[in-house]
Amino acid sequence: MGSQANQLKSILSQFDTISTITAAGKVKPPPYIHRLRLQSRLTLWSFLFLFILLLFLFLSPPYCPPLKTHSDSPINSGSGPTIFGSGWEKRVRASAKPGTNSGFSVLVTGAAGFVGSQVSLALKRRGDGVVGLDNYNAYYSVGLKRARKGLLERSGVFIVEGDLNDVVLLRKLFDSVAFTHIMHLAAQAGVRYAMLNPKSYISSNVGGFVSLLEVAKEADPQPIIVWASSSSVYGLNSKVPFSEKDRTDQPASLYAATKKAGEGIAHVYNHIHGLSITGLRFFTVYGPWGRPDMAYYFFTKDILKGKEIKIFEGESHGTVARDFTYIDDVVKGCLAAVDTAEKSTGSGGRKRGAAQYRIYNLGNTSPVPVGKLVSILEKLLKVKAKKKLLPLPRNGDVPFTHANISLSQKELGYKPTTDLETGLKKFVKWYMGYHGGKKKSVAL
Ligand SMILES: O=C(O)[C@H]1O[C@H](OP(=O)(O)OP(=O)(O)OC[C@H]2O[C@@H](n3ccc(=O)[nH]c3=O)[C@H](O)[C@@H]2O)[C@H](O)[C@@H](O)[C@@H]1O
Repeated sequence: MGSQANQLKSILSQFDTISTITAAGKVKPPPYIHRLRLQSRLTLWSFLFLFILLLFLFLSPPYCPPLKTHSDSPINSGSGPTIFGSGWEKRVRASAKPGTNSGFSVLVTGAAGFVGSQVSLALKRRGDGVVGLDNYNAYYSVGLKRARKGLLERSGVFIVEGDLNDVVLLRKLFDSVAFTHIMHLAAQAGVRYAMLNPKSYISSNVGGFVSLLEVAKEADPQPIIVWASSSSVYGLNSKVPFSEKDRTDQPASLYAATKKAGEGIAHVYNHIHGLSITGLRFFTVYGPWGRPDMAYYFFTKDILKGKEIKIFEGESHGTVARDFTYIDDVVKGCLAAVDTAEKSTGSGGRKRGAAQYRIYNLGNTSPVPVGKLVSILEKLLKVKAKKKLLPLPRNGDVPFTHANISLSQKELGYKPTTDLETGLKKFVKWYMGYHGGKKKSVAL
């Protein structure tokens, strides 16, 4: 046994001088063999851990962001889905309740926007029930949008804070109220901004519109839809004044293209699902509570500040003109569209007969050059503007707009009554009150 142990010892010593043989003849591996074993065990466990981790990653469902919370009351249970509390539903129902027996229940999208807020107030004033929807995006001053919200709330109109693309919220609204109409005025507006943020136009004006129509088509009863298209759909059309029958296949901006797409989408939902749809092509709407991204508004701000303003010119110093339309005239046109619309014919997504599909121009029929707009502002503000004339940039602007309103006059009884000077006077008065005129710093 002893000689065997000695033999083994001498064999092993050829390989590893550190190996030891115990007295009992057992080979005791060197310390580095322990380390090797430990390392291989660790590697094995690491592989196993990595494998389990990868398996978990592959098998777990894709990340879904938590449903948005709808402030203004639904109860949010933390990061999970929104729970619409009974308080929220009560507010929605109370706001939607018409004040008169013959009143409608109207969902106004973009209710904290310029046209949306004024249409909501007008509907409420005459006895319709109104629920607003707005996402308060930061395209322009959220403070102004909140101020408009304040106006609406004081008149008893509740604005739900949420996005058009939030289908859960839209369905919940229709589960809570049998809206007779949707006045769809939410949109990504502005012609020139489309150069900076093209996707926002697709998301609001195409995606958001489709979300709304999807929910509307399923509703029972289906609501009547009245929505804001735009004079910009006439694009590079050179035949004036622009008539609803004129070509609209040459948009000059992505904004115009999304509004034109909206008209096509509206036609599809009318044709397949029986939704009654009226599109209104607004022509450069202006007035009190207006949009700070529009020229008349920021010209006023800049003239008061003594800042230079840029006035665009057409080819060979030609004038650039707009058929500026006063807000109250447009509001009357919107209400007339609501009142003359026929009911939708479908239910539960199924069409039961041909439904009404209409498009109208809501313009002023008297285009005014931008230079003239500036001179009216100079007169009203009693300040000389620092003007810089520039060629019309290639950023989506068209050289002129001019509405033919014979169709809206005939079928809606639409008749604009406010000329640009009268309208701007009202705007400037409001502006001075809201922004504090020259004395306070102008915060937009
Ligand atoms: O009617 C419409 O469909 C469109 O009217 C406006 O678009 P726009 O007419 O371009 O209104 P502004 O941005 O206020 O521009 C008015 C005029 O001032 C001109 N302008 C604008 C900015 C500027 O710095 N200088 C200047 O001369 C424009 O070229 C345009 O002729 C709205 O912004 C759009 O959302 C709306 O859909």
